[in-house]
Amino acid sequence: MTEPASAETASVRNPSARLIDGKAFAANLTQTIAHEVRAFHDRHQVTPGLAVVLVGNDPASEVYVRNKALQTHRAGMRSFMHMLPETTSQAELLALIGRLNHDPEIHGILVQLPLPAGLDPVAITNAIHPDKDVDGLGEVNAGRLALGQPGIVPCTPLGCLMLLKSELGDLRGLHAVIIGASNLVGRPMARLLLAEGCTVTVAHIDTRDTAALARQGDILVVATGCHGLVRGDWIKPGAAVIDVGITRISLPSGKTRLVGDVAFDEAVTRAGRITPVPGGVGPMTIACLLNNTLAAARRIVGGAG
Ligand SMILES: Nc1nc2c(c(=O)[nH]1)N[C@@H](CN(C=O)c1ccc(C(=O)N[C@@H](CCC(=O)O)C(=O)O)cc1)CN2
Repeated sequence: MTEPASAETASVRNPSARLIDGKAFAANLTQTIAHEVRAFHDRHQVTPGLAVVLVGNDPASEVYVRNKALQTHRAGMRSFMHMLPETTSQAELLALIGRLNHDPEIHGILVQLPLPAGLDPVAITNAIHPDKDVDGLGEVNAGRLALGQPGIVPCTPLGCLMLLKSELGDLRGLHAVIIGASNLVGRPMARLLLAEGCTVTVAHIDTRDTAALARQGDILVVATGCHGLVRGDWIKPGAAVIDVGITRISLPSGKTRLVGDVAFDEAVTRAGRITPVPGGVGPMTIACLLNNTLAAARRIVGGAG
């Protein structure tokens, strides 16, 4: 008699994982935020304002900040763009942040990363007032997250968590493996998943046998910036895979393509669910920025609505 297939062997045979549609999720979230922005304005006669600061001419950053401004307008909020030359000094940037901190029309401030060499990202993110730090990267908000206290949560890990909860529901007891320990994604992601009751393993540049650790993850979050790093056989059959990496590669045809940190064609035959690149985590980053800006405006204006 043939043994019934276990959940594991069944999912190994599963030819294709379910795609996690971050683009659609983000569009819905943005629509909800737009509705709440109108209600907030009706109640307080205040429109939430977001200031985005870009220093230099990094082409990818230019695309991201343009999209941030576009989505901010779509959500009914005010967008204030500050495009500064590569030669901007630390003192000039700190002076701008000081003015934005005191500007009552601005409820959220972010400085696009990476910054040009010579500017200290830690000093600069810490100069943003914690109530307006909608990226959640300053030491006050990072400390609150580390201590499990309420605060502003970084946009990309917040977006990943929203996707995971909508796909899997209760995360309690699941083993989450995070590859990458950056302050932007890996570390805050670990703290968020710990708060959800996951057992969390963080692999980083010095980790030995990252593949063996990855294979233990019911949830695998990959944020390394190293495209194609995670191969199909790194993935536990049936796992939920969240690919945060976005790299533009050149093809032999001369065209370019965006790819993630996970070898998608291999992973899709092993994972239970997976985010695509593009259209997965990226759009969630911007939707969560709008979410954080509205939340900041609510706190600053002092009302609940
Ligand atoms: N201050 C910050 N700097 C950076 C952050 C951040 O959260 N705060 N994250 C990344 C870049 N980023 C937002 O700033 C970002 C990256 C990607 C996307 C996105 O929507 N990607 C699309 C593809 C877009 C394209 O065509 O290039 C997708 O994945 O579908 C949005 C925001 C580093 N810096």
